[in-house]
Amino acid sequence: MAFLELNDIFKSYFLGNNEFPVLKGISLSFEKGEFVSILGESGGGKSTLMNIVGGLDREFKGQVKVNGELLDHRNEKQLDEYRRSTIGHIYQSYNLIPHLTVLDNVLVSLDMTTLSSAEKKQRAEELLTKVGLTDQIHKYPKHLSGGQKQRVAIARALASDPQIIIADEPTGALDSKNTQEVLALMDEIAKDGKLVIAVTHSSEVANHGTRIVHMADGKIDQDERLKPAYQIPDDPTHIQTQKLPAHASYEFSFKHLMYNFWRNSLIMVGVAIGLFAVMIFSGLGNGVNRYIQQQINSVANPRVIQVLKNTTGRKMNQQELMETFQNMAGDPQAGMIDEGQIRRLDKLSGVQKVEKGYTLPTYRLEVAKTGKVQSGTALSTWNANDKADSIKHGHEPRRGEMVIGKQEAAQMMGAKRYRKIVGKKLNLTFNWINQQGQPVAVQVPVKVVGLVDSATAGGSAINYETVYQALKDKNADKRPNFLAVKAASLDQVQTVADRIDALRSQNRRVFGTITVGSMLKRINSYVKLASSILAGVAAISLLVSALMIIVTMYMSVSERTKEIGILRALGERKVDIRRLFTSESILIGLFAAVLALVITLLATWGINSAFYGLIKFNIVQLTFGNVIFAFLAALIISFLAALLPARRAAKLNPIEALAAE
Ligand SMILES: Nc1ncnc2c1ncn2[C@@H]1O[C@H](COP(=O)(O)OP(=O)(O)OP(=O)(O)O)[C@@H](O)[C@H]1O
Repeated sequence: MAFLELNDIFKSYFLGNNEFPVLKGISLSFEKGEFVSILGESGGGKSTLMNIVGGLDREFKGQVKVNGELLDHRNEKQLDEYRRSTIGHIYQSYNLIPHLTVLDNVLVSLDMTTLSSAEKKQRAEELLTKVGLTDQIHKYPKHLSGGQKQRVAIARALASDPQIIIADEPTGALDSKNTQEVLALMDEIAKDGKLVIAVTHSSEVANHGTRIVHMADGKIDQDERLKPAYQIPDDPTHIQTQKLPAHASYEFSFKHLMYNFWRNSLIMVGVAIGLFAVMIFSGLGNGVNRYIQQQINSVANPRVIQVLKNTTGRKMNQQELMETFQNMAGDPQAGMIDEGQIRRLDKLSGVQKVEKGYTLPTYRLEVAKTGKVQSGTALSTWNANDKADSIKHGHEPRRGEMVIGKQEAAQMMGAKRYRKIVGKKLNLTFNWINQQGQPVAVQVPVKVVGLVDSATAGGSAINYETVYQALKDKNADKRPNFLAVKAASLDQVQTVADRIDALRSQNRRVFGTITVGSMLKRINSYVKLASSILAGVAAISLLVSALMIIVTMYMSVSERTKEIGILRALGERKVDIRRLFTSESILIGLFAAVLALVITLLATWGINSAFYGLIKFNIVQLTFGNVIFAFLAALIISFLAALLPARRAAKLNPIEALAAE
């Protein structure tokens, strides 16, 4: 039984429906220790036959047997494993992988063995020493001479210790000195007990071997033995091969990424800009939300619910309730709240305290002595909803006192002298109604005891008892027109507000409520909308990044077609090739995300420091969730973008890929 047997091999190429027979019944057997040269006219089918022997061609008729076992050429997995463990290739044009060093070129083949990484490195170095390249192992192929390149290729072909070495015109591109050296190496391979099959036109190569097979017209017309096959050594140690582990693909991709660093870094910057936009907009959205929350909480107490009379009897939203204030000017009575209803409200569970208040729909303030007059709308009495710390200069208004909003003060005193209003006496005038429903004008002298500096509210407020006393003196209607209800705890605010909203009298709702929470919710929904629009813009730039990756990967597949062929010939599976491209793309995505994070952190720092002086708040607030989201988006986008190009790479026919220029 011969080591390698070819039985009745027929092979035709088809162009349309036209059949071009190339191999017309080839039967040959080979033994280990032979150095066989295949000769024949150009176009005679030598390379075609070698592709069949090398496990690259699956479309032929006939049998290939190795060690007596039939090779199932329909079975892709078996062929992958056969190329990995049994075949080593040496090509006329060397076919080294340009972005790998000499050492790494040899290690590519060793990656598919079960050796430990130290053993792999040791074996690669030994082989490179054997072919005389000890000093060149860290060079890239482009820095080597033709003869040196071919010696690297020989070391690579031998790396996984295959039993058959196929050499297609191995000395075709070499001068006579290098030819001699390569032939000597091939001789040694055969002496080591391997089967060496060399396709050649050179009689120098042919005469060097142990046997010459001549092909003509798709058949063997001569089979001449020059000398007996070399003796097989007694201790044929054999290296175990295995599928390429995933981490080897990642390392390989990383090396390619680094080799093309500048080109790849441009893509990374492109993707990073998209991711940066996503992160910074999310951070800005968070910051603006929290800033508004902080601003509102600094002037209003979140535990207090503002209660107004429900003038419609049906459920009213916040907007409608606010409008009732404006209507009060025309009809002050409509908003007044009866004592009986206040008692009902007081008894509700979760209500800690009910405070009565007045809001004066329209009013006039006259600065005593100067006679300067200022009109305004909706001046409320100081209540539990107001926070003492919103008063910047002064204190809460007690009997006969009021505090003034900064803007209002500026209108009365001038922009520069607004602080001077503190301590001034003012005359407050407003219209109310008496017990009979007749209009009465009410006048109250008040002293300004503080300034309210607030970005969100007008801020002016007057002491409750002062208004109450003035109404009493005028025999006016003393019913309050709003209530400040304090909930027992922050958690209960919304439930209590709902209970107040639900109170009915003759099947009509009695009250309407305004809570800071619901105000915040409304503002936040606007902020969310704005940040969603910005995030949408960012998403478009991510889409552009994805397209960039797709285009680059497709270009990369075209550029690396030959490399794909080389890797397939070495025994890599389709899935390994696919992983090569997806992992490179994922690495690009990952690096882009890291770069984007760095830019975002710098920008966050820059923006926050620039605005802190102005608003005393970090307006960009990046969360861990935002960062995780950006990283996941980067990984998913880069993976998806690589899928199609990677699929195309994996589907390439290895023979055609090897023939690519
Ligand atoms: N993929 C293909 N499709 C169609 N015809 C092909 C294909 N590959 C090879 N052929 C044809 O098959 C014949 C044999 O080609 P092959 O490359 O095996 O010859 P060869 O003996 O190795 O030639 P050379 O010595 O010039 O390298 C040639 O006529 C070639 O044109």
